[in-house]
Amino acid sequence: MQLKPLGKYVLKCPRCGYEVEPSPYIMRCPRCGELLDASIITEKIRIKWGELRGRGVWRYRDLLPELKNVITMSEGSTPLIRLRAYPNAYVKFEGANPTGSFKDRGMTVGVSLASSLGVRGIIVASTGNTAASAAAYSARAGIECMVVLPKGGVAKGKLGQALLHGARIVEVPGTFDNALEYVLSTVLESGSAGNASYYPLNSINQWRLEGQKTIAYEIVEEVGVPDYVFVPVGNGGNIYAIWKGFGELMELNIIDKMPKMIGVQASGAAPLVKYWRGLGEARVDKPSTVASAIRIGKPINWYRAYRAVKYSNGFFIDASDDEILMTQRVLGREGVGVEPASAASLAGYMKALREGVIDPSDNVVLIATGHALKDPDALLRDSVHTVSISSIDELKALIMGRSIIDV
Ligand SMILES: Cc1ncc(COP(=O)(O)O)c(C=O)c1O
Ligand SMILES: N[C@@H](CCOP(=O)(O)O)C(=O)O
Repeated sequence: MQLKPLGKYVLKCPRCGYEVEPSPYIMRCPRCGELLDASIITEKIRIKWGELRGRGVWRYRDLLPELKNVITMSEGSTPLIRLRAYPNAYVKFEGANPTGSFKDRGMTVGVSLASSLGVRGIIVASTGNTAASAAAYSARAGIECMVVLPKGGVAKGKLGQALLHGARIVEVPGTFDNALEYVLSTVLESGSAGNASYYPLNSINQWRLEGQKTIAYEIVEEVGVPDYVFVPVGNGGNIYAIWKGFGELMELNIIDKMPKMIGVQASGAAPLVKYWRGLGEARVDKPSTVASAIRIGKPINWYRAYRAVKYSNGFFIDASDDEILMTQRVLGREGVGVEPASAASLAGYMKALREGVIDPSDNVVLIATGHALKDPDALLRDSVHTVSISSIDELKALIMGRSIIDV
């Protein structure tokens, strides 16, 4: 593949400043090993913000790689829902994507690139959503997909999706961190995926993240720049991608301020909160939380996520499993069904309000990353209150508010 499809980019190392020609295969800085930024060259961008056409991720094609084969299922253009309980808070409901999570925004770009490269297939490690999305998009592209999962660590809905879409499923002992190590050690040599027949599409891949940055573009088009954006953080790719999206609109003079990026982690899997508080490296050895999607102890994008939060003047905050499950119900009672990891953004927002770190008058967007149906076990954790009846009269009595014992 010629470099033209990536011609509007330069790969830049955020650590040592080294610059590399854009390539689908190079992900780490050849000099210091840091993950590279795919920086757009502003002078090469011709975008008329007020005249965008189409919907979803590819509405912003002027700010994305120009690929030969575009594998799309109309991902993106997700609803922004104002909360009754918190009128200055909007939920960006990523559960409305084709496979039920924000990963589809990344996979449409990543799998389009893989398909344009003509590779045999793609490979990902996953806590479930990346696997579901990779499986679906590779099925559409007609290429193979291998997913490497932590055995017993993936919610049923996501596992079912990977199966449904025909992925080869490999389970490994340990956590997601171990699964990612298997994948990266197999397909990345010195930060390059040059010889791999399975193209790696975890968030280490900067081209996949280009799709995810469109969350920022959609927010700006719909409500302008909020004061804060709350994002659940696991491997750290998404908060970085969203921050990058806002940053590009600043560079292009489309917006004139940045939102503060707030990273929310589950208390039992909070390496970035730990690092933010100056309590050591951004890693924990035994991540543990009910929110399996963010049960990650060694976020590969930790430096990307850290930069997003630090340079936007935001902060990291944690939420306990009880808080996460409680906020999942709060959203549920507003009609918004999210999986536990996604409820972390509201849990973080409520905690920040309680602690007085932010004000109820601030405008916030909470990224709700995945759909409730992904993790049915989490929905059925509490005892299920149902009423069993066996006659129409009993139902009538219930509707009239009478006890069915009186019938
Ligand atoms: C539902 C859900 N929320 C949040 C995250 C965290 O995103 P990231 O790993 O990009 O930080 C993930 C995956 O990691 C996820 O599947
Ligand atoms: N939650 C993620 C885990 C990491 O995937 P990434 O490639 O986005 O870092 C998942 O769904 O697997």
